[in-house]
This record gives sequence, C-alpha cells and structure tokens, in this order.
Amino acid sequence: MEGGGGDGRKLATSSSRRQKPRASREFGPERSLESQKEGPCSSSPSVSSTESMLQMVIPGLPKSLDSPVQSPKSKSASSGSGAAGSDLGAAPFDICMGNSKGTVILKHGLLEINREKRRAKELSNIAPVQHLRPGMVLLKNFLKPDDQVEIIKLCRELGVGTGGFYQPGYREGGKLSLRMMCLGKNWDPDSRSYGDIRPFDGAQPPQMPQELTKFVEEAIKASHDFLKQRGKGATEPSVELPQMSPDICIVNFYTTGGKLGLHQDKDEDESSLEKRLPVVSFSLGDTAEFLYGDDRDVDKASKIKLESGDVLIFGGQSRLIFHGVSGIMPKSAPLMVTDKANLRPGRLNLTFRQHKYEP
Ligand SMILES: O=C(O)CCC(=O)C(=O)O
Ligand SMILES: [Fe+2]
Repeated sequence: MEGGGGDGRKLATSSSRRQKPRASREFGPERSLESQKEGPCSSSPSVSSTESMLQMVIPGLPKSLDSPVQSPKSKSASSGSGAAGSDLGAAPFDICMGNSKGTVILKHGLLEINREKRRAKELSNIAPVQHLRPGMVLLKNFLKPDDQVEIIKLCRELGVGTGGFYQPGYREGGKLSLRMMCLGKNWDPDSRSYGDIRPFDGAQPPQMPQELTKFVEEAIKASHDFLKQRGKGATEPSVELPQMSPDICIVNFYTTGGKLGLHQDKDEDESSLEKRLPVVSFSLGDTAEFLYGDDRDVDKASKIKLESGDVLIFGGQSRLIFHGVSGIMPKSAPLMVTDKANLRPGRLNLTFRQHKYEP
C-alpha cells in the first residue's frame, strides 16, 4: 500500500522541506489531527484540570505536569545549535512522579477500584489476539503488569538522561503534543530522517536495551503462533508478518491532552521498508484511541483502544498504513502498574523498528 505524500526518507533543505507535502510521521495539533477532527479528550496539550487535581494529592509535584523536572543526572552532550525547534537547554522530562525524598502514596477511591475490577472482568472476555487486517495483529494485555513496570522504569531512567525525553518541534514553529525519546538512532521530526545524533543538542540517543528486544521477540513469536493456527490456504505467518530484530525505538509520552496525527512510518532504510519489516508498538499507562487506515483521513479510519499492556504489530501488507492517536483517556491506566511505577497520568508508547535489513 502506498499512501499519498512526499518521500520522507531523504533529508531535505529547509526550503525544499517547506514545499514537500508531509506524509511520513507528521503530527502535532497545528498540522494534522486536531485540525481535522477533535478526539475524545481535551485538544489542549496542557492538562490543567489533571494538574490541579494532582497537586492537591501530591505535594512536591512540579507546577505543571508538562513542566520539565530537574534531574542532576541529565545534561546535553553539547549545547544546542538553534536548529529545528525543541526544548533547547530545557531540563529533562520525568515520566514518573515523586522525588528522591519519599514515595508518593496514592489513595484510590471506590470508584477507581471498581473500575479496575470491571476492566479485569471485561478483559477476560476479550480475545487475547486480534487479527485486524493482513499484516496487523493486536496482542491484548500481552505485557504482564510486572513487565510493564520494568519497561516504564527503564524508560524513566533513560528519559531523564542524555538524549532523553524532549518536546519535538518543527523549524517553522509548532510543537508536537507529546514528549519523545529515541533509542538506537535519533529520528528527527523536522527532516524526517534517522541519524546518530540529535541535531538540536548533539546528544547521542541511548542504546537499545536488551531487556526490550526480548519482549519484542516474544510478541512476534506470539503473533506467528496465532497466525499458524489458521491452517492450510492461509498465508505463511512469516510472509504475512516478516521476522524482525529491532535496533531502533521511538518512545513517546502523551499527557492526557496528547495526540498524534495520522501518518505513515516510512523513514526507515529502504531495505527494511522493502521487506516490510513490522513495527511493534507497546502501550503502557492510560488508554489511547488509536486510528488506522489506508488513507490519511480521520473519517475513514478504523478505531481501536490501545490499553496498558497491549502490543500492536503492523508489517507486511500493513507496513505503510496511516495511523495516529486521537486521544488519551484520563484515569484509564491500571492502578497496579501506575502505583508501582509511579507513572504520571498519561500514556507511554514504544514503537520498535528495524532500521536496516541485512540478510
Ligand atoms: O502512540 C502510538 O500508539 C503510535 C506512535 C507512532 O505511531 C509513532 O511513534 O510513529
Ligand atoms: Fe507511527
């Protein structure tokens, strides 16, 4: 499937970039989804209502949930050059709450506890694997709560260090309504290309942790096992969903006002795209309303909920689908995960890819 739009794989000059229609992983409130259609949640990237609610319960939280948290560990590899918009010189963003002085004790109301019980009941009736379309498989609740906590903590550690979370923006102005960190290689939203360092501060992205690769391999195996059960006549599982070994990952953190416009992931190396190596996506924390389809059209897109622990895989015939996040559902994260990990209100998403195919 080929969608409309320019070739996002080539690094463009700023003038040619301006002329080029953006199709690959372009997002942000100003340019895409929010101008097309509102999601279920607030369209503002700030989260003032959640913020005031949290400040009542947790003293010591930063003034705004979107304001960066100071960490002694973090520093940029070099000073910013003033290139493509981002949080130049800003402190890192901590996806977890609390501080070194003590832990955050959250008391849950009956409403929250009952919601959690209801959800557990619902989950037991949901098919654990859903074949959404050729090349697209959803593994419901695949990551166990303790694994989710481990992944969140790992991302938190990496996220407050060099090359950690920042709020990306475009040279011409406008910010994405999420925080981003890359692992393995840097993906630059402005040039829509991968590189070894982040242009705006010269930082090298953290290495891809082996612990994460293991979960990705397990998820691909689980989807192959599922596809194998279809028996004779069905496409060979490894053809429908080619095997991949992730070497890059884009980690996004959405506060409850976060969104991501419809886009294609097509900035990986041609060898990887030609083989249609899948993208493997982990969802943690609050639930996202996720859109996908053949066109960059919100009204034609299919909608699913991605909940904490879900793994979505799209490769093969679905490798170049348009996809995006229209909203984050506040207070939908499982308490047993967010309590243990101290995750902020919001959603953590990791999309693993293999940059290059090497036979
Ligand atoms: O947050 C998500 O579920 C999708 C993220 C995504 O599409 C991306 O990072 O390219
Ligand atoms: Fe994407």
